[in-house]
Amino acid sequence: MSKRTNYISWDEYFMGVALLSAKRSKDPATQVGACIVNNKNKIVGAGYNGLPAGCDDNEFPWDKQGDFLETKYPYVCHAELNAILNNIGMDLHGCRIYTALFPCNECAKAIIQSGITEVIYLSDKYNGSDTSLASRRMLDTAGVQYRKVEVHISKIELSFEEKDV
Ligand SMILES: Nc1ccn([C@H]2C[C@H](O)[C@@H](COP(=O)(O)O)O2)c(=O)n1
Ligand SMILES: [Zn+2]
Repeated sequence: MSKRTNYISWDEYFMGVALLSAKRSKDPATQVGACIVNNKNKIVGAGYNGLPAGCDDNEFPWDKQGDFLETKYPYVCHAELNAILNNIGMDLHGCRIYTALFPCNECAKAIIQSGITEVIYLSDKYNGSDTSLASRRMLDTAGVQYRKVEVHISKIELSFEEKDV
């Protein structure tokens, strides 16, 4: 028997882990996941956008509009920052981060300071916004590479049916 040929690529695998992580998000509007990988292709951190530990998901607002303090924005910890903070205790220098959404300026700072040297993103839907421009400016200056993920598939279906294993 010859080996399978339709296995997923590293990029598809790690972006898949980022997208699966996003499924844990409680944000009703936008679910973002991130996955950090070292130079041996080992996953060393993952995260998704959510409230800081101890802040009750049911007590804090999830609105996008209105009085700033009554929106989610001052409270939500972004997926990239959570992935960095959730790392398994490694030095992240030379690692890459897969993220469903291009990092904002605040996450760009954390990415740079952590030593991550490459960002691989899926969506860049806020391209041109101030946060995205500031993020790019810092990443460019600090020499952090970024690129859109390269995928050859549009979807992965997961089955939790025992018969499918
Ligand atoms: N790179 C990013 C960008 C955003 N997020 C989080 C922050 C919010 O929970 C949500 C964005 O809100 P919306 O697009 O609905 O205004 O996504 C992140 O984790 N990483
Ligand atoms: Zn961010």
